[in-house]
Amino acid sequence: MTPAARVQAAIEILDLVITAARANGAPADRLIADWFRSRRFAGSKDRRAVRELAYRAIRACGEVPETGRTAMLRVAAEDPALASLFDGSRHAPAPVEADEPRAEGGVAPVWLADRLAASGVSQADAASLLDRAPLDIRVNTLRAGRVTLPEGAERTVAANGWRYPPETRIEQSDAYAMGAIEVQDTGSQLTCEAVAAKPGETVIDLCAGAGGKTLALAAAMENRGNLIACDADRARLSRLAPRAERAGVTMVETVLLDPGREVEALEPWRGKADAVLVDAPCSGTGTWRRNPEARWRLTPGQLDRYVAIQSRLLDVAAGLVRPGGRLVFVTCSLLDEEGADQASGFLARHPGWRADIPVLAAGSERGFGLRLSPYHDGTDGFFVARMTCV
Ligand SMILES: C[S@@+](CC[C@H](N)C(=O)[O-])C[C@H]1O[C@@H](n2cnc3c(N)ncnc32)[C@H](O)[C@@H]1O
Repeated sequence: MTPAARVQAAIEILDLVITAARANGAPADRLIADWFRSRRFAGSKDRRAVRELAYRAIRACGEVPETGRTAMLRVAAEDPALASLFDGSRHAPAPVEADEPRAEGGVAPVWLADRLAASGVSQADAASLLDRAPLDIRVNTLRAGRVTLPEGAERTVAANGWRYPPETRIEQSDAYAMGAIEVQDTGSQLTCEAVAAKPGETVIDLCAGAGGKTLALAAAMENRGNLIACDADRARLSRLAPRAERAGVTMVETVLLDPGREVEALEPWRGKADAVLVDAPCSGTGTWRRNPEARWRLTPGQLDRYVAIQSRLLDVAAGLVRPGGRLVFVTCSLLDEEGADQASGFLARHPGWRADIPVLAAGSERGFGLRLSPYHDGTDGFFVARMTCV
């Protein structure tokens, strides 16, 4: 493909991403993969370049752009070499008209940028949410010692964390194939450390998804004790078993939950857990480095629904913790609605609990918890609070 044809391809892909963002359709990564599946003429360099261009445009536009072309013109406005490729030649984008509209720049849609600012997120902090994320891994201590790590890693502040450059193909390494490493952001690893799960304990991962954090908890527990992984999404939870097998985790029991009826399903563990992790569904503002188009999808109404489910799940979790046990609340968001306000709301609703702010190797105190961010900590954005049942 010529450079100009790559730009036109990125514009076509952006049109699909924009439509999907408006209709809650497929994520950008999947749309890009599908687009290339039906265009076998594109080589690996073409794919990489087109993907890069599409993501540059997604990151550059705060509001949802009208079209892929307006989004690409926003990038071209700052890049004369790119602008010169709008020349109307074969497979190239049409020449730019004198008063042709360009998409708005900015970090996020205005309402969302305002909410971030109200949560004490500086402009630099917010902008770094759109940086390219490095590739972080966690050494799986259940399998460690069997293989050496691929070259190029640097230690992170997480107990078993290492960092590689973003383009590293870690999945092709022996260490990955043998389950000795897991891809997991440093911030995510630190939130698991906040649980302080120990061998022999009973720990519930209430929103386990496909088990990213469950596997870290199992390693901390040295595969001994009771680890119950729950989720309301059958497909996600079903991805946990093969991952656990690869990681040598044999201690996990899974429980599929029916939203609104979690308490009944978890009756056997009422008041029995040493620790409950609530890695709650959230807006994901802290993960825009990985899926920047997510900021085009979020609406105030969706955010309200996340906030409501978070506080409901916190109340469900409280009933599972034994006296003296701990409840760890995590969201991958920098918004106070999904962080500090949830922790203070929980403590106000449950007078028998006290905050026990975790001491981690990164993060800054925010209300009754800690906030991690790409700008300050080089991690995805997270909020983590730990509460103890007294
Ligand atoms: C942030 S994700 C969890 C990610 C996971 N812990 C990990 O580390 O990979 C939130 C999860 O909450 C789940 N969820 C939504 N509603 C739920 C409910 N009522 N009970 C339990 N899980 C729920 C979602 O299906 C989703 O998997």
